[in-house]
Amino acid sequence: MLFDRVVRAYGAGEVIGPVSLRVEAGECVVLAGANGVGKSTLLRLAAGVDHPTEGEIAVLGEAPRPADPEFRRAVFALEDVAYFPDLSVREHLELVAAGHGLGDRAKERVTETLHRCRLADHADASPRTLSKGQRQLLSLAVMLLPPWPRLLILDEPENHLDGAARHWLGETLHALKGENSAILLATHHAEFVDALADRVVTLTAGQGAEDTDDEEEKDESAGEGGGDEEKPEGAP
Ligand SMILES: Nc1ncnc2c1ncn2[C@@H]1O[C@H](COP(=O)(O)OP(=O)(O)OP(=O)(O)O)[C@@H](O)[C@H]1O
Repeated sequence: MLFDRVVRAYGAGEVIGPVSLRVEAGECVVLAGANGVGKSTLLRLAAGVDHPTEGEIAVLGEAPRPADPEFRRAVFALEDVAYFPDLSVREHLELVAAGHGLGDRAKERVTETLHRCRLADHADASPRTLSKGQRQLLSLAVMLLPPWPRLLILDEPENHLDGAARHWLGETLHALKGENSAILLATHHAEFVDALADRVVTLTAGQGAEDTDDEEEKDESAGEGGGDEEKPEGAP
């Protein structure tokens, strides 16, 4: 995944960027910075649900295509699940699994995912009756349904999770990285940064950020940086 001098401007002169960064297969890049600096905005741009004012974004070699089922199978963007009042937790996941084309394997995959996400005891409940943490686990469960998410776009996935669930999530993301998934992550959870980040791109209000590609340096600064980046081979 590649951001090339991406800018998102809102009315009244509010500008996020320019930001250049890349995330290759098997890498985790963390977006850091104060509240309101633009992390969620950049993640929405990566997912293709918002569009840059300037610059280019390539995900799996092309501009993000959130309406394309193949793109959605390969790119998981964490968002709240839209709840249908008459469907259970299990049925919601079965619907997503069907959408991913899992066919006959959907039921088995959902059962396995419910166990992995600690939701097995709530499989027949309505999502509306879940706690905030359990609802966050349901949103995260969607990430584990496709056989191989090649890119994960995660905005504060630790929200509402207790210590045990955060630990599970950290291990799960580590395992996905090990399977060559790329991760673009905004988090305020220092343990995730320590355990997962290959690089940290820190955004600063009124300045851009450049991912300087120094793999040993976790805390990369904003607003400075070298020249243009080359498109890496095999980058999601
Ligand atoms: N649709 C929009 N219209 C106008 N301004 C917006 C819009 N979306 C975001 N912004 C503004 O862009 C800025 C960046 O917001 P964003 O949510 O990306 O920050 P963030 O770094 O994710 O913050 P936090 O850490 O609090 O989640 C904010 O000032 C916000 O008000």
